[in-house]
Amino acid sequence: MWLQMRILTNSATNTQSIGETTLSAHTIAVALPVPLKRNFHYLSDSAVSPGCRVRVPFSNRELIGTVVEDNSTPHSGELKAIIEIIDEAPFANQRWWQLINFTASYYLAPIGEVISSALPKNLRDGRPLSNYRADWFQLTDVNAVAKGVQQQRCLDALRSGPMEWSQLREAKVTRATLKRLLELELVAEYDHLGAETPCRLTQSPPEPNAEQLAAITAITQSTGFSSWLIDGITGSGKTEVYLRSIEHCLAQGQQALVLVPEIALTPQTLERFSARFATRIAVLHSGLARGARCEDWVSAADGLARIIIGTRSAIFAPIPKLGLIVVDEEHDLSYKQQDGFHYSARDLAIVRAKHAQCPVILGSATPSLESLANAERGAYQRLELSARAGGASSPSVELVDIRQASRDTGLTMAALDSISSCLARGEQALVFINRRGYSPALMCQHCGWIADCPACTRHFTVHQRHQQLVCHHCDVVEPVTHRCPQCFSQQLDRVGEGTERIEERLIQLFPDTPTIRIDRDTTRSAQQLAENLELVNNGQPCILVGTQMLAKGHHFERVTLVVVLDIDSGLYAADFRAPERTGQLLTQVMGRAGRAELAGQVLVQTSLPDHPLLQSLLSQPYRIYASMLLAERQRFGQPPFSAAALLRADHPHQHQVDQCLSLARNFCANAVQHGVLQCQGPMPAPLAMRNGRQRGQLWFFASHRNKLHSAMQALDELLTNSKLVGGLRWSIDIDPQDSN
Ligand SMILES: Nc1ncnc2c1ncn2[C@@H]1O[C@H](COP(=O)(O)OP(=O)(O)OP(=O)(O)O)[C@@H](O)[C@H]1O
Ligand SMILES: [Zn+2]
Repeated sequence: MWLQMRILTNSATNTQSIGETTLSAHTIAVALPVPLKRNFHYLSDSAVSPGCRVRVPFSNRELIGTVVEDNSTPHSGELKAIIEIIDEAPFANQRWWQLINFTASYYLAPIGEVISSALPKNLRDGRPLSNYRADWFQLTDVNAVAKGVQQQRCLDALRSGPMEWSQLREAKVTRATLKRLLELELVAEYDHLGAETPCRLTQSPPEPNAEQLAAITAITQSTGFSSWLIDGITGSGKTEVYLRSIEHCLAQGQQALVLVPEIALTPQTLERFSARFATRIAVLHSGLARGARCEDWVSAADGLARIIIGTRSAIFAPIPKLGLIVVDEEHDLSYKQQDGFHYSARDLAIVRAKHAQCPVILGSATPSLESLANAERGAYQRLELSARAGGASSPSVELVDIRQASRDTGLTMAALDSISSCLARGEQALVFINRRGYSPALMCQHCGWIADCPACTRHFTVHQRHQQLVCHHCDVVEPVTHRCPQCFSQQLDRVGEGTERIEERLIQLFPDTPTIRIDRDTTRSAQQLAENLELVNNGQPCILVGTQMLAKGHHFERVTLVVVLDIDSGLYAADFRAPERTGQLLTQVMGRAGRAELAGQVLVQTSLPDHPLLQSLLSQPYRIYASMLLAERQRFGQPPFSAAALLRADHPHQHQVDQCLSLARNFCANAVQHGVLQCQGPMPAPLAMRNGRQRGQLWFFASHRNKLHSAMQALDELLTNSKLVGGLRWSIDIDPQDSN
């Protein structure tokens, strides 16, 4: 049988494209970005190295895939020919494949999807890597003399070594001059791949204190794989330890990967790193323009970028000369991917370092219980930084009982007085409230009706500026109603406070001082965030209002007062991880106060001043608080003292969800009976309905990770092959971090 195939005009391979002919000698296995856990087979005229992208026909469209194997045994049936080979050579090495394969198998994900999340959009779309490689130039003859000042300027610039076009432009060379010199053959293109990018120190670093020095020495003297947990209080100078370790890594001619939890932290990190090192630094996160992100990704893959700073998905960047991985704020939830396949970039950092036989540093002032347990059992080596660096002292902390205090828009008089005096001293204050929007509910004074999202089991949040009711769970937006739909009263109250309302009130109370709000609504663009941070960093008195975005890693020298408005919800939460999260958040936000010479003060407003968790958190270092939580987890056999997985399912109808979860539960019944697995559920998710879909879940625990993993693999296969009702979505989350 002959298949009708597209005739190609610009195929790099000259594929004859006539279906399953015997002319094509190679059967290649290709990973495609589809949710199927298998490879797809195609024919190719010429050999294609594994690791090259190809364009292939797939049902009635074209997809970009990555070759996994050449001359593999065909799957079954008749094979179609590939359309185009995109890469001449693989874009990544064997170790990268090791990481991708590990990820796919550990997180039960299709390999094509893992590769997809590793590639930036334009490369996923099949654009050639060469589009994102800069042109480099060099002298053909070091003694060459040119005509005219312009040409001479170019030759002089190149005397120190090959340069990229952008560097030449900075040296005031024009395109026309360069073109002329290329014609004269005084300058030639330079093949920069495989060449060393120079790297030099541009700043004399501060003298490390004794603890920093001990950490730096331990890390830089280690050989091969080693994993380090830097448990250093806020402001203790963890970054200095990273910088010195990176310096050592660069001196060996290697590349360093630095993960940060939030896009918002990349500018600060980039600034500190580029102040220290004159070398090529790649930045990888989703807030960048597509082209720029590809350029940086390719420069990492080519080994040219010596430092790679990025958020979660940067863990998948090809880095051929990887010599060090740093995971800053390792406890942060954002390292765990919540949609698609649920990988943890922090955990993969350990795996990747093992493959690369290099050190990995996890750093935090509030390490996760997982990492603390790993340090305790000797899997990680713990390094402690117990004092603030550079002479700063820890802030004083005071609880303000809101049950007895009168409040103005959620702010007690004690808080307002402290803000006034802070500003009067010419310093900056930070007000933390982990809730964006104006108020978390719109309620009728008469009948008690509350505006709820029609698609979720949650209240709408009022956003005053845009006069909108917004659901923070499904992003449904409705205009603010002015009349109760139940009793027609026009007396609707905005109940409670969010960042927008606090901002509004602070502007009224302190009209002469800028109030800067930092939350997801005010920082949609990186530009806007940068401008806001710039305002803070110029040191003028100001009030910062923000969510947890502000609590993470920022170093604001002139913030001396931190006011915490709503920590209580975290103390009430039922999730077994809530005490850990609350402790981390509070410790981190308090840690923004008094980080330089000026002393810091923290006010925590609460209606639960005697709550044992709060008491224990504030009366002793986080480390001791954490060891108390660890003891409790151990007592109940919860992670990290057991391995966990979470099956989630959702569908518009509850009984379909129940059916899927019961199927899973029954499937595991045997393992449960034999004590290999523990099962909890089926139960509704904490957010039981989202976007009109009922959500249920089933928890699995096991004392052995391997046993849990094989059970989940089998379950995954079962569900994949079961004829589940159309529209049912399910996923298995290995090592879940979020119970929602
Ligand atoms: N040895 C040192 N001598 C003087 N100053 C130092 C030293 N080490 C670090 N610093 C300074 O101390 C400040 C705090 O350091 P850094 O931001 O690295 O803290 P951190 O441990 O990362 O804190 P956090 O966990 O709160 O983000 C910075 O301004 C840094 O330049
Ligand atoms: Zn909703």
